[in-house]
Amino acid sequence: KKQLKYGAQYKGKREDAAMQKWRSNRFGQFIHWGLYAIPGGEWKGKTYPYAAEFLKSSAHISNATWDSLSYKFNPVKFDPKAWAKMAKNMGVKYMTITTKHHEGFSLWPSKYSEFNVANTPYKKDIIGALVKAYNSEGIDVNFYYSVLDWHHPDWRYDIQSKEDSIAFSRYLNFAQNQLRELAENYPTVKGFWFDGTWDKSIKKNGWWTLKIEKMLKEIRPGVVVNSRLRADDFGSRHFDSNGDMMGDYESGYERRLPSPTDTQVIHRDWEACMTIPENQWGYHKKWDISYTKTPFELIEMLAQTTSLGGNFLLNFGPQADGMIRTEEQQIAETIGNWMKINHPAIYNGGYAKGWQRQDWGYFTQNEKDKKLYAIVFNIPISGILKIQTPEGVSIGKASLLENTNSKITIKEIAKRQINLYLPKQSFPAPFVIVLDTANENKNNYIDAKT
Ligand SMILES: COc1ccc([C@@H]2N[C@@H](C)[C@@H](O)[C@H]2O)cc1
Repeated sequence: KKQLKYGAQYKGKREDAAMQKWRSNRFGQFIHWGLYAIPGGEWKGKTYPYAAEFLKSSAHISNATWDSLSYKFNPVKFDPKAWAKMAKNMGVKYMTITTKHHEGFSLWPSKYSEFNVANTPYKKDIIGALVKAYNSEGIDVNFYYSVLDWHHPDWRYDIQSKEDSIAFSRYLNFAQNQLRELAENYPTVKGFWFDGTWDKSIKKNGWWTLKIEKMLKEIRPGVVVNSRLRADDFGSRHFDSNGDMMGDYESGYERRLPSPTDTQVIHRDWEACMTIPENQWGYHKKWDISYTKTPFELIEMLAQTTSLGGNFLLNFGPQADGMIRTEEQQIAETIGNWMKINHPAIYNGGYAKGWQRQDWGYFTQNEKDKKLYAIVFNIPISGILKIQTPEGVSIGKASLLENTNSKITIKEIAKRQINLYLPKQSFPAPFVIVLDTANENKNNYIDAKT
């Protein structure tokens, strides 16, 4: 074990109320909005297939040219209440908004940089409007903040000279000031989601990442900080040089999930963030420039994440005019219709210890109602769902969540082996079975002697 000054500050999961709320939320909306929504992946008549929020680099656009987009930023159709309503209907319990992405443009009237929304034709405080609208829908708001900043003259990718270290310490102070400003000016903020912390300059300044975590938690007790902010004394990120996770939850699952049987993730809090297109976080004019995930695929990711005790953060990339594109609206509505019926399997849901993952779907254990839920995506040809029960536990009753007086026949076929016989009906969408478990007292099976 190395002696670390800037490593993990505690071990195990936070169990305070703020973290329990963060964990119970389970389903969140990511929003990537910035100047990049204006060109939307196209530049001088050419379409770039890469992530739209990276257009500046993929099209080799100069800072001066890119920054002048701020004079065109005027989302006249922006209606934060409509966004919040859509999010509420989709069933998210939290939202994470890009306050500043790699381009360095701040969506709030920051005192520390002119490059912000106040100096655009739009003028108004977008962050403030979104916090107000989402909070009034009962949705928690977290702030995404990119430490990497293409605009700021003092940003450095590495520290290779005295000049670099002098400039970069100015940059770190700038970023600290902006983060303090965000934590102080928006007191209901529930979390900070850091990105852009993979470069050597940050790895060589792990001390700053701990200082930021401590500052935010001092200003906003309970605030939740992702592991991606943190680098330790030796530049180890997310997990310190002793293998202990830094920050409050692991945020390395980006556009990927742990395998359904990768149960080591259950020992810590974690969140997966996901795009609907293959790799667009910001708005791209061509929706189908890549594969776009169907609602059922996204619902299955939400179920899989919940079954492994993680949060699922689904991304939306609003248009430059402030509208959410219709493809995203439709997906939000379909997911919302599913959540209206099946949310008990998700909210307060988590890993169902001892319940073997089956290929027909996922188990989640609701820590509030203590019920066990089976979320079914693949119905076997037999119509029989096989279940392996934990030692000493049996299933008393099973019914469809959407129709609790639909009895599902249960048969114990061997030691800890249960068959669930699905009702003869069509299942046009993924569905949930509520399982009432009971302690098994009898044991009428013998193990073979071999
Ligand atoms: C391949 O390198 C990157 C770097 C940054 C990202 C950013 N992280 C996501 C959460 C988005 O903000 C994306 O722009 C993605 C890929």
